[in-house]
Amino acid sequence: MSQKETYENPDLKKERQNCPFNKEEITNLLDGGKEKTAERKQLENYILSDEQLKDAVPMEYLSHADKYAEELRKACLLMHKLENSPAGQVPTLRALMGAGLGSAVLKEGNPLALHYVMFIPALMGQGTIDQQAKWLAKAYNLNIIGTYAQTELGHGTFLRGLETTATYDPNTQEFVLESPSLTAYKWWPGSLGKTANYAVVMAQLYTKGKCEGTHPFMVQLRDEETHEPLPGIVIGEIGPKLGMNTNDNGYLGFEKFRIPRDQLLMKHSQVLEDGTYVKPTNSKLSYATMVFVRVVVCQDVTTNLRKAVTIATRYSCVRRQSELKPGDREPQVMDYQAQQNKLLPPLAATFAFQLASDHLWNLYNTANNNIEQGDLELLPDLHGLSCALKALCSSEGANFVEVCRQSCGGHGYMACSNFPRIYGQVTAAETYEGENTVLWLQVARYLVKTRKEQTGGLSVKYLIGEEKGPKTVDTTLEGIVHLYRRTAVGLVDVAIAELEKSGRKGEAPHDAWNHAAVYLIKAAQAHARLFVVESFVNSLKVGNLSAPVRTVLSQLCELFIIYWLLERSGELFFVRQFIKKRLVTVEFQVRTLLYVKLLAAIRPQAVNLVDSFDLRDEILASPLGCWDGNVYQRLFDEAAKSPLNQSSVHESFHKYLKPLLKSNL
Ligand SMILES: CCCCCCCCCC/C=C\CCCC(=O)SCCNC(=O)CCNC(=O)[C@H](O)C(C)(C)COP(=O)(O)OP(=O)(O)OC[C@H]1O[C@@H](n2cnc3c(N)ncnc32)[C@H](O)[C@@H]1OP(=O)(O)O
Ligand SMILES: Cc1cc2nc3c(=O)[nH]c(=O)nc-3n(C[C@H](O)[C@H](O)[C@H](O)COP(=O)(O)OP(=O)(O)OC[C@H]3O[C@@H](n4cnc5c(N)ncnc54)[C@H](O)[C@@H]3O)c2cc1C
Repeated sequence: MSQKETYENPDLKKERQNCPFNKEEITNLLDGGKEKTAERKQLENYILSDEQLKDAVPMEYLSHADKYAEELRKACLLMHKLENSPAGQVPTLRALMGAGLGSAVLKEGNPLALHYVMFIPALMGQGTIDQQAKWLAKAYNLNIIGTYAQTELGHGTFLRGLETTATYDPNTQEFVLESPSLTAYKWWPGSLGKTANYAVVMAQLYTKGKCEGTHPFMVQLRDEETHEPLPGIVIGEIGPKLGMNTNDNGYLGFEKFRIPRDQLLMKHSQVLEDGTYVKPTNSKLSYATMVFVRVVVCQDVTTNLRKAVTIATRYSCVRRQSELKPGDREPQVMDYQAQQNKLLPPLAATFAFQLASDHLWNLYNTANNNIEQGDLELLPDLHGLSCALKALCSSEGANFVEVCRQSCGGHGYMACSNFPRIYGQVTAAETYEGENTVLWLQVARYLVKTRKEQTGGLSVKYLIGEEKGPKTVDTTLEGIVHLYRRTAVGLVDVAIAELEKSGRKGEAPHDAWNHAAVYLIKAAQAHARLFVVESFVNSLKVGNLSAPVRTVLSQLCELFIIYWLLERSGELFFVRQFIKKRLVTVEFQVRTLLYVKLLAAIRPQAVNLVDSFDLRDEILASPLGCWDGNVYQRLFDEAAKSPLNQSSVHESFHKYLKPLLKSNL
């Protein structure tokens, strides 16, 4: 392990004895190879050994402004360290922006995250070669710091409804940016409040008196020297949020603010000097930055879930409570089947989500390369799958993190448990980069279209042609995946039938769509789940795994796909043929039995499995989840840091409580 402590909780020690598989093999698998593991460890040592990056006091005790200042100090220090990073700049940046190593230093969000996660990708994806030459080096060298300003006070989802205008003036060859109302103010962009001095701004482009839709513009917001907002720019921070409080989300208004013509990012569409508009090959290419973030968010949410599961699993093996067998010692709470039922599905989910996210990442890279060559064929599949997995991983991830918190009882409710912060991050991902319900409906649109037109990308091939596979109960893993597939197809057909029913009643297509939303969302979710379980099953067929690792991963895979089936059993009832053939009843009886057996089979390996995530204590940042299991001492040490414990009697006693007590005499 990366940390060897002198103390090790005896229960955890026992859990770690006789591990039947090589933990390092799983670590390497998750890192993407032995070399990558070595590189990650070296990077962690480099960053986490720096005393200046450690918190003097827990963040919870700082004011909103002090929290921001402190995190900005550390974020800047991290950027200085980039230059000499043993892992190279790009891998280091990736590690520092996300929920892994970065979160060990910047616990409530990185004030520079948007610069790297959206501003630079937007320049790369939307800027011409010349524009990239002008801005990219400056951005990489941190001569300028940017964000991505799209959402407004009045509109986040419906991008066609954005109100900010950029009107071309051919006389001066400039665009005039304007916020025509309060609801037109940009509202939410991360790093916008105090950190960024530039932004890629999405605005409605007007030229020759015509609106050409939303387009990306490169806009300077603040003076590069003084950091004061430029004349015509109104800017500020939006205030405290449920989580991510040091991402300094901000607002931004434009008062007839002029920028040169060549600050329209013109890779896909152009405005010529005389104001002539040149259309893109596909109007959705300006949405590409969002697609990139949806892809990386799947990976990020999975890392956060791994943290939550590690904390809850280790704690559950240290915590002893109640009585299992009368007269016996209190058991580890992990020995209750009810606790295994809480924690083993999220443990399995971390593998399922990672494998699906890896698939999505590969698709993104292929599609992106093709798009660079002018081939847009993979774009619909990429859009459909990135929406599906972003929505699935974030919504299931947030639910699982909450279950992990609950599984730690009262101590899970402490801020120092780190659950509030982890939950704050994961639930944010349910909303940002496309609100999940809205994304489910985008997925449904793609599924309905594919099923009706009998053409679509790889992820939806199962919707094309006749259904293949067994029609009766088949207890193999393949059999159950087929059940998922039949459910997914069945739910799309149910949704289409619903749309057609409304059509026959004379409803307009948009009304029919609205009235079928419940079915459409169910179909989209079943599709996403099918993709995840197929990825899990298929990944185990290939790959160079040792027999013990394959065994434990197969158990997790089977547990997970049965768990989802039982959880979502209601959806099977929508598919009429399942009920007709009594498939549902038989399936449930067989599966429940197997699920319970799998809980017992995986239970002894739970700690070994989370150990193989190889998450350092600094990354877990929780007294409940530390490697040594010294939970109670660490909780006491955390309590000692409370400002209320710095004196035996707080001054407020004399000010308020004492007079009150006297008045009662
Ligand atoms: C490096 C590792 C680090 C990881 C760190 C991660 C952590 C990062 C921390 C950062 C924190 C926060 C960042 C958050 C940033 C933001 O939130 S930015 C703002 C994001 N906003 C949104 O996502 C808005 C959501 N809305 C939309 O996307 C669209 O408006 C919507 C798709 C809902 C609708 O758009 P319309 O224009 O109205 O389109 P439709 O009419 O519905 O569809 C028309 C056709 O277009 C296709 N389409 C739609 N979108 C895309 C797309 N992106 N790509 C390709 N195609 C698209 C759609 O399928 C329709 O096709 P059809 O006509 O059916 O063929
Ligand atoms: C932490 C955080 C960081 C963010 N960072 C950025 C950033 O850096 N840059 C940026 O530009 N933006 C950012 N955002 C904004 C974010 O992208 C939007 O909040 C998000 O896209 C949702 O849009 P909305 O707020 O308008 O929600 P709304 O669309 O108003 O959603 C409200 C409700 O209406 C429902 N709804 C809306 N439309 C439909 C529909 N067509 N069909 C059915 N139901 C519908 C939704 O499902 C939801 O239940 C951030 C948000 C958060 C929370």
